[in-house]
Amino acid sequence: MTENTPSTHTPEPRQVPDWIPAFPVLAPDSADLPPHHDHCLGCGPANPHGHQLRARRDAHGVHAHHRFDSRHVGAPAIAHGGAVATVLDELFGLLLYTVGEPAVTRHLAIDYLAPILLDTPYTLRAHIHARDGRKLHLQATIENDHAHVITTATALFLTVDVNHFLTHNTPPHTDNTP
Ligand SMILES: CCCCCCCC/C=C\CCCCCCCC(=O)SCCNC(=O)CCNC(=O)[C@H](O)C(C)(C)COP(=O)(O)OP(=O)(O)OC[C@H]1O[C@@H](n2cnc3c(N)ncnc32)[C@H](O)[C@@H]1OP(=O)(O)O
Repeated sequence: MTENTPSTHTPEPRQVPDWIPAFPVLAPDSADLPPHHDHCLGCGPANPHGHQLRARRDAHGVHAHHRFDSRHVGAPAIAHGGAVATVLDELFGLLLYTVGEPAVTRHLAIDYLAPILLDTPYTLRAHIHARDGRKLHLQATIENDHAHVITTATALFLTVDVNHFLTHNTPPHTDNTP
């Protein structure tokens, strides 16, 4: 087949991963929410590079108790802002257990009000501020052990069909011409 011959290869349909249909809407008094899947960067117990975040539902949304460690260092003794963003994104991902539909991050905004120290306990909370069709407007905070809010975050998650996870979507406005 020459470079210009159109490909007639039809890719094998990918199977729906077990972890997608397995997501239930969990009761507010549930124990730790299950990880999205074992290797998830934010919550997977089998990912040695991950944050292994554990969260629970509560009356408002979800909360978690979490410590960053030396793997997440930015400035000495301070958590890297990207690591903090990962954990907040993950907390929002776990908040989806209150929604019952798959959704993904479209927009994430964070105010780092004070440094987050390594090996220090923090409480993270997230809730759904509003829903408008597919748009989930989410809010989160990180508090230190004096109940001072030191990080705030907002996110827009958009609900997606399961096919989102089965196809590699091309961005709608990508122009690859040189
Ligand atoms: C029973 C099930 C229960 C729960 C299930 C849980 C499932 C768990 C899922 C996953 C677990 C994995 C672990 C989670 C980890 C944490 C989450 C992540 O890190 S996710 C990865 C990072 N995110 C991406 O990779 C997305 C990449 N982006 C996309 O694929 C697309 O952009 C997508 C699908 C998000 C949206 O594309 P479009 O084409 O469908 O949507 P358009 O038309 O562009 O926008 C829809 C509406 O939103 C508005 N919109 C878009 N951006 C906006 C913005 N910044 N502000 C306000 N509105 C905005 C638009 O104006 C439009 O509004 P109008 O419908 O016209 O009213």
